[in-house]
Order: sequence, then C-alpha cells, then structure tokens
Amino acid sequence: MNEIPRPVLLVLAALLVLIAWRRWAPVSYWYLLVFPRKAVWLRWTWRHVASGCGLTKKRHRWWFTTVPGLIASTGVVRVKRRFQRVEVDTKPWMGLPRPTRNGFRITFHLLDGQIPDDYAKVCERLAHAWRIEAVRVVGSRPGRVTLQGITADPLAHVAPAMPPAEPSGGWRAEDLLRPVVGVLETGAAWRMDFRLIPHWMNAGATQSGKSNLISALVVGLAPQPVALVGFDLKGGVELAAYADRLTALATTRAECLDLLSDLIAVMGARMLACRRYGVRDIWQLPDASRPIPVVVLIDEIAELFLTADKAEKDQVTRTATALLRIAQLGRAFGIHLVLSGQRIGSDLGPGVTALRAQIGGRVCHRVNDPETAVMTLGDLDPDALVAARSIPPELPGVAVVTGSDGRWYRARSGYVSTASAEQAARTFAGLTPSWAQVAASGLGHELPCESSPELVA
Ligand SMILES: Nc1ncnc2c1ncn2[C@@H]1O[C@H](COP(=O)(O)OP(=O)(O)OP(=O)(O)O)[C@@H](O)[C@H]1O
Repeated sequence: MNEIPRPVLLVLAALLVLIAWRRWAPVSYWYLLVFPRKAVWLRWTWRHVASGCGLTKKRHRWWFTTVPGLIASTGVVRVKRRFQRVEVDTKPWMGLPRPTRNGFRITFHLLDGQIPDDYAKVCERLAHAWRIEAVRVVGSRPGRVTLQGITADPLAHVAPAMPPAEPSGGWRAEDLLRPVVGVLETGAAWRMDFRLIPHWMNAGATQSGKSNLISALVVGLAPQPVALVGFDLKGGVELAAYADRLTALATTRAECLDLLSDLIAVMGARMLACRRYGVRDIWQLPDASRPIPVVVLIDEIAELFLTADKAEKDQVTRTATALLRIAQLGRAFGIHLVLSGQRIGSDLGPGVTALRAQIGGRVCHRVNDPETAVMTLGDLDPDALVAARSIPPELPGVAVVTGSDGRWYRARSGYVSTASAEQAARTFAGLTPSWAQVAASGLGHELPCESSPELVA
C-alpha cells in the first residue's frame, strides 16, 4: 500500500488543528489569526470601498509625471504637462482597526461637510463591501465617527438575563431605573433607560418574545427601590408569577381602570409636592422627600381597548384618557409606562395614536406585517424597518430597539425562565413597597381626591 507523503500529512494535521481551534476557541482564533489579516485588508481596500459607498470627496491635487501622456488616476484626464492640477477622490482617514469579540471598531476622520449620519446611511453597503454581518455607528465626537463591524451575529445565542444583585443593596445609584434587559448586537449591554426615555412600547407578533422582555425588566428592576405595577389582561397568567414583587396587579378591565385612577391620584399628589418645593420634577426633590418611582407594566394592551357593546365604550374612553395623561405627565412625577402588544395602532380605537406619540422608547420584535413595524418604528431610519421585518421566528427575543443615542440597534432580551423569574420576585419581595408607601412617599400630606380642583388644574 502506498504511504501518504509526509508533507500532505503535515498539511492535513495543520488543517485539523485550525478547524479544531476555530471550533473550540473561536475568540482566540479571531483575535490571533483572522483579525490581523482582516485589518490589513480593510486598510488596503479602503479607498475603493469609500469611493463605492460614496464617502469620498473630490479634491484638486498637484500631480507630477515624468511621462506626459499617462492616464491620470481618475481614469479620464489625459495628462499633457509634467505638472498638472488633477481632481482626485480623497478618502476619509481611517484609524487602526481594533478587534472586539465579535468584530472590530474603526474610527474615521470626517471629511469637510460630512456628518456621522452619512456613515449611518451606508452601513449596509459597508457590511457587504467588508463581507461581514453588519456595520453600526457606535460613537461620534466632533470630526470623528466610530464604526463597529460585526462579523458574527452575537444575538444568535441565548443568554440568560442578568442575575439579580444581592438583596443587601446590590445596585448602584446610577443604575436606578436603568435596568440591563439584554444585549445589543454590538456586544454592549442593552439598558432600558427610563430616566432618559420615560415610556416604552414593546410590540411584536405572538411568540416573538414580548413577555420575556417584561420578565427581564422585572428581574432587572426587582432589586431596585422601585414600585412595579402590573396590568395583565391575560387573566394574570403572565404577571402572576411576579406577584411577590408587584405593588398592585390588575387582571380585569374594571380593575385596570381603578388602578389607573389611583395612579393619576398619586401623580396629582406628586405634582402638589413639586409645586410646594418649587421644583419641576421629583428628581429635584430632597432625597428624603422623593417619592418611589413607579413602573407600570401592561401586557396585551389591545385587551384594554376592545369594546363589545356601548357600555364598554365609555370604560375604554376613560382608560385611554388615563393612559394618555400618565404618558404626558408621568416622566416628571416618576411614573413610567411599558406598553406591550401585538399591534399598537389607531385600529385599536381613538386615543391610541396620541398615546403612541408620547411613547419615545420603541422595541419592535418579529412582526407579521410591515404596517406593525411602521407603527412601532415609524419615525426611525427605514433600515430599522427592514431589520425588524427580517427577524426570523427561530430567534425569539430579538428586536429592533431605540438606543439612548437616538439610533436604532438590533438587540436580544436576556432569557428568563419561569423559575428564575419567580425566584427573583421571591428574593426581592421584601423590597416591594405597599400602595400606601407609593401614595405617601414621604411627602407628608394626604393624597388629594380625584375631583380636587388642584389636581384638575
Ligand atoms: N430572549 C430570548 N431568548 C430565548 N428564548 C426566548 C427569548 N425570548 C422569548 N423566548 C422564548 O420564546 C417563546 C415566546 O416568548 P414569549 O412568551 O415572551 O412571546 P410573546 O411575544 O409574549 O408571545 P405571546 O404574545 O403569544 O404571549 C417562549 O418559549 C420563550 O421562552
């Protein structure tokens, strides 16, 4: 039998080592083997890529040749003299690519007249030119923009939601109302920042991951001094598991309306307190007098707006008005809304369009029809709509979200099993404020009743 030549064996062994390295240690494989080659290639091809993506500018340059008659670099000017003023494409200056776990980051110097949005608009073109999954603008400062290239979709893996901190005050003051609920495709933590964006809309088709996001929110907020209020129109099946950490839970439409009225009364009391202290919102109040922030979680908002007969119509109108008031005034008084539903559009009834206009935070999971994506993300970049519509069903929890920088990102909520959600609610049950605490909140005066002239004012 013929023996396999030694060099062939060596090549085969090297190949096997590479395959095993890539399979079992993909991160070091990327950092040590793939990234250095990629970085050289990125810089080598940058002029062509920038020109193809429309990021170059025409500049006049002096050009010298010892052989007149050559074709100039633009390919169209025939050179007659040795010194010539020619028009050339100037590319933006590219910094050294820096590796990250899932790709690389590069900072560019903007050419005169360029803004970071010019780069945001061509991210898809750049991703194709660089043969990678996606490109995103991740930072900018005067004259500079930083892009992140993503080589493999980090959202393809299921990651558990952040484990709750210890009950012994394991949260940092700057994280108050800024829970981490998942991961962005850039690899950064996905925070739902209620201090910056007070109200959030959480839309998506059935089984797209809306309830999981609510669970991740509960897990993230449970260790914080925050009151959680649940509206679960699915008869309580979604939120009942967190009952230990909820200050109030409404499961029927009548209960929801009562709870909304109570919240408006609380808001009225906070308004009076702010006026008494001469401040514009509760965050300017002295620490001892600051009321407890309230996060209102509404699962399946459409149920709140469905009407079967005339009698229910009045109930729905009052519900819509109450929600709108909270959405308009809640930020200053520490009352935040998270509205979840399959569609949050005008077809639900009057008032929904006005309500939607007040909700700045948008989370759009997989949708079945383009209209729902437009409804949820309407005023964002059209690319965000395309990204939302291309979320596959086998990636539940993946969504297109508004970032605190006003840009959109793909993100995936941290997976929360029923057991871990119940565990978090039980662990932090002791931090659940009573309704009386939420209503009084150290302001030292009685709640005005709903018909009080001061509240109406
Ligand atoms: N981030 C995630 N990672 C992994 N699995 C997830 C994630 N989010 C949701 N899932 C899974 O997807 C399935 C559907 O999730 P979920 O119940 O949250 O969807 P939904 O949009 O609320 O559905 P419905 O509207 O029917 O209640 C569940 O089995 C859940 O465990």
